Amino acid sequence: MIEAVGLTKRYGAKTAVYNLSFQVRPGAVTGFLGPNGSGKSTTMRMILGLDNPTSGQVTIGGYPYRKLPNASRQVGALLDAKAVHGGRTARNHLLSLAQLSGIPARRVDEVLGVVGLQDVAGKRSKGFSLGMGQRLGIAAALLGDPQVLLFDEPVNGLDPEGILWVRNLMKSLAAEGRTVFVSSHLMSEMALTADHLIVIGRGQLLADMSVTDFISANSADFARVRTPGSEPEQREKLTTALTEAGGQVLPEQDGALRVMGLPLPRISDIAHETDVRLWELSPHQASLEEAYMRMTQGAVDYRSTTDQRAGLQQPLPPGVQPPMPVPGQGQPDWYAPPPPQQGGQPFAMPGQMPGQMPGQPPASPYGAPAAPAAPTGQPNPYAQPAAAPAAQPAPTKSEDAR
Ligand SMILES: Nc1ncnc2c1ncn2[C@@H]1O[C@H](COP(=O)(O)OP(=O)(O)OP(=O)(O)O)[C@@H](O)[C@H]1O
Repeated sequence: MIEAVGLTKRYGAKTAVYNLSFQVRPGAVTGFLGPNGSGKSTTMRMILGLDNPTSGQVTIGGYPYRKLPNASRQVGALLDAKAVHGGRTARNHLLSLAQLSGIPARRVDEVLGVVGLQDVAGKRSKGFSLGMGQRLGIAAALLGDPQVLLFDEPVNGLDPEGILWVRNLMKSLAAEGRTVFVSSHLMSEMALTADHLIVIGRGQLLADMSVTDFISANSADFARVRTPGSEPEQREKLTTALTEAGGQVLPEQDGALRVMGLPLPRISDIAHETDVRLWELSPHQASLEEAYMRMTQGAVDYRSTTDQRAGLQQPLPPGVQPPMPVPGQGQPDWYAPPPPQQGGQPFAMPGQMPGQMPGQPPASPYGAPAAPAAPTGQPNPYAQPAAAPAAQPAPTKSEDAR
């Protein structure tokens, strides 16, 4: 098990990770999510002893990485697939890692087979594609047959077959009882791979829960309702009736209606009472991507100032929320779904708000997570940034600690 307690990392005036506490348990794939620059790689480097926490600690099986007996046989990691001596062949790269860790040479051919690189084992890795490099990095992580595995963006650059292979590999490693901690920006992939999620934003914990709970806690169930396209007055009549009954009705891009706050049988009854024919009445739940976008929208550091679709859209009437993409229909949008109910807490966790640590005040639902109360001796990094001293040089992402 990996356990972080009050983990904080500052680079000069920049706080990359703040007061992070979580556990990554064996027997499950735990996804590690967060927007760009939220502190995922920094956290992973601290887990692997490549960076020292400013305060707090992180342990693997109860030990800080650097104090683990025979660490490379217990923990495997893919942090940066490019951290390879390009002049070496794939086999020699793995052989040198194996020798450093006292791993028998036959294990090298085993892992080359596992990752499907046996046919190019004698080729220099500098000629490898991005996907081949990822596979070589995964082979290195598996070399010591470790119980704890960390993967930073393992499917980066892989083709669909490679992505499927990584998904099945992660699941089978977890099914063997190993601890598998994997970061990714591919939500659809994470939804299929991970059992549990740890979500951070601006270095702070936003969520620590199962994928299923995360989606239901951060998404509003809704119904899609479609009336005959040739009868817009029917659509208007139904919109009015549903709104009067307490529903929230939003137009969808394809002419259907998105109805929140009313159960399907009630919508059907209202349509019947108002004499409106329905061509569609279907239940929907937001995808992991939608749930994630909603949760992290206040914690995104980097966002384009240009809406690529500006000018292509009709301006919406005042007070009307933009329509949501429906899973499987059209391109997903960058914006998050509207709150399920006016004044509601759209992504509230049971008894706790995102970014709200136990005992701390709740965060605004759509703002950045509230800065946590500063513990004694640990100033709140988001309150008043001090004058910036010179930043330390960036540590290279590498597997040197292996
Ligand atoms: N050595 C460093 N010196 C100064 N700032 C750093 C250093 N390493 C990371 N940071 C900053 O810390 C923050 C967290 O970075 P980190 O790479 O951990 O984020 P991330 O979640 O892995 O991002 P991404 O998803 O883009 O890979 C960023 O603002 C980054 O610029």
